[in-house]
Amino acid sequence: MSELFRIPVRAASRAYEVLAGAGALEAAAGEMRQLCPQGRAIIVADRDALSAHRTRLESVLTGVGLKPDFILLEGGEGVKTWEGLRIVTDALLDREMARNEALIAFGGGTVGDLAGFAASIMKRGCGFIQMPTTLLAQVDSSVGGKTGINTRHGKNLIGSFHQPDLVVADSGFLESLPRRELAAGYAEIVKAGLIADRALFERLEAAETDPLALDALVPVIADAVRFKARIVAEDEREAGVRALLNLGHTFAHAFEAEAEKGALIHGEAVSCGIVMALKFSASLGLCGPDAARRAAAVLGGAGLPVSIRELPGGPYDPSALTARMGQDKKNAGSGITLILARGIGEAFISPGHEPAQISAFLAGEV
Ligand SMILES: NC(=O)c1ccc[n+]([C@@H]2O[C@H](COP(=O)([O-])OP(=O)(O)OC[C@H]3O[C@@H](n4cnc5c(N)ncnc54)[C@H](O)[C@@H]3O)[C@@H](O)[C@H]2O)c1
Ligand SMILES: O=C(O)C(=O)C[C@@H](O)[C@H](O)[C@H](O)COP(=O)(O)O
Ligand SMILES: [Zn+2]
Repeated sequence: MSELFRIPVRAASRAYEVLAGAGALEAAAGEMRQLCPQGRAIIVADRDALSAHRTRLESVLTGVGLKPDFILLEGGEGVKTWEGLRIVTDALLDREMARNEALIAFGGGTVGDLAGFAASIMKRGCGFIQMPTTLLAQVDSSVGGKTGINTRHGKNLIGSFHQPDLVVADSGFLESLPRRELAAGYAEIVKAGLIADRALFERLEAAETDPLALDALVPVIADAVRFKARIVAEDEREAGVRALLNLGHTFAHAFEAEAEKGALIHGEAVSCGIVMALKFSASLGLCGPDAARRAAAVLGGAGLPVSIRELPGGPYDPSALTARMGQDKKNAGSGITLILARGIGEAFISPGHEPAQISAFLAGEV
């Protein structure tokens, strides 16, 4: 499969393109040159992703007259910290980076979220190019401009909205990605279908071959990006409909904050969180038990955890999880805001849930 997709993202603050598929890197090189007018490409790079793709990346950049200058980081949640932010911003200031230069993030969602946050505050905002190297980053985190870090209070609680100028989602980067990480990205694709794209979900459900095979994934990546682009164009700063992209995340971020350090990855937390949101919806009579069962079959089919008992990083305590959910950014006024569903492809925003009711529900799941 050698298709290349160009997907426009028309966010209110900035319009840009996502180049997705085979050869996206080569196709984007000319535009990258324009976004880096000083002839250097300052790249915050995930060490593992770079070691797998350095030769090709350097050759394409130097081919258009850009001199690569790498700031190397270990990928993973450990980098999305105040210390990670200090390291990146210091490195940019050491290089006397100018505001008209674009910072390039080469890595997964952790490196992209951190580098994007650094770009948003560097001299009050410099350019930014996302070059996502994980499936999760290609279908979700590189698009839409959410950036940020974690603190001891929880996931993504400090951050900004800062749209990239360009997203280069080359499917060749995924060839070196471990299967566990491919599955994690698949969770965010399934999420898109469950929120409001029933046809996408049913296509995933009907697939008879390995859902994580790269050839089959490329058009699905494009579908997921188009879906997210539509929502971001409608509501860039999450005043309303964008909150739907948080399906499963109120639970997921609580799992991540409570997990044993380094044991749980975001997509796995999202997979289990989605099933929890659908089961909770069913417990309130909003939908039948079938939605959670079907979602669990598709997610579990990709090797993802679909229950708290099988979630890495436990055991999880229902009251501690509920307290974490009380810190969620979607909450306004009293109670906890959840994204619930009336069925497959019918998610909606549901505010004001009693912590005691959520805790009792979780107690039945641990
Ligand atoms: N900003 C958003 O809209 C948004 C959306 C979804 C998720 N996120 C955030 O994204 C993060 C998760 O991102 P992720 O799943 O990409 O994880 P990640 O960045 O931790 O990358 C996963 C692992 O894969 C390695 N890796 C990356 N690319 C590789 C490659 N091509 N080959 C081999 N190894 C490679 C990394 O070193 C890391 O160990 C979470 O922090 C989550 O909160 C943000
Ligand atoms: O882009 C969005 O909006 C999302 O909610 C996408 C999520 O998959 C992603 O994990 C995001 O970082 C969560 O946002 P947050 O605002 O809950 O931190
Ligand atoms: Zn997510």
